[in-house]
Amino acid sequence: MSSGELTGTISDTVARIRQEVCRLHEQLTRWELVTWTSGNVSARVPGADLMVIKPSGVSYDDLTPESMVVTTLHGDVVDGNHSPSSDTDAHAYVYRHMPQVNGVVHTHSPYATAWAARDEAIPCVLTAMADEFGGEIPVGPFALIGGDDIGKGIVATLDGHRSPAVLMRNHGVFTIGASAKAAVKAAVMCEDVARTVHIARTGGPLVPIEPHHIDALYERYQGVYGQR
Ligand SMILES: O=C(CO)[C@@H](O)[C@H](O)COP(=O)(O)O
Repeated sequence: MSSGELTGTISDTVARIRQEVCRLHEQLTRWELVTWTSGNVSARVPGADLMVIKPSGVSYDDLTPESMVVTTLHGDVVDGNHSPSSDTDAHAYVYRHMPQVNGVVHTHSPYATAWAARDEAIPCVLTAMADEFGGEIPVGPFALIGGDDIGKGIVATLDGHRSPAVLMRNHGVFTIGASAKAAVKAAVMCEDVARTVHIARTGGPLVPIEPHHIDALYERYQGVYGQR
């Protein structure tokens, strides 16, 4: 498939996902998760082996639905006038290997990235962490940018883990979700708990939550909390 060949239902779906992905980038700046152009959101296109991702190195203020890039799940551009994010291969690898994932986010949010720089998982010492992450937020391996290595590290770390966030060592945060919005939420929550746990540790030892309490909190938040 080449640029401009998206037709019919897929074309309408892609137009909707372009808008969604573009708008979700506003949340990265709103919550101060990114500096300059250093983060990205993507979403899987339902019903097709495609994804929509941010263009590389374009200011968040200048992003438009039209500037989003449509690629295959191997990172090949099929629609768009810009080069896709440098993390395209990482996002694509996640979509290929985690069929339940429909959204991926990358940030360099400062407190969470500081934990990644120390190669240190964030321990589960807050009810908000148990709620959203179901335990610690793990660290993934160091990987160079471009190619499949970041994606392999994300999948190897998060597969079978309840956390939708991984701190990629010496790099930053990658989150996954059943939707792109859910992945953005996980990125927001990840930075929030990274900051609080960091501050807590400067005042004294951290107090872990017992595993059975983590389970109870996670089940309540994931199954009961909010509007059903
Ligand atoms: O982590 C990095 C670079 O260190 C990348 O994730 C970029 O900061 C984001 O780049 P684009 O999405 O604009 O290509």
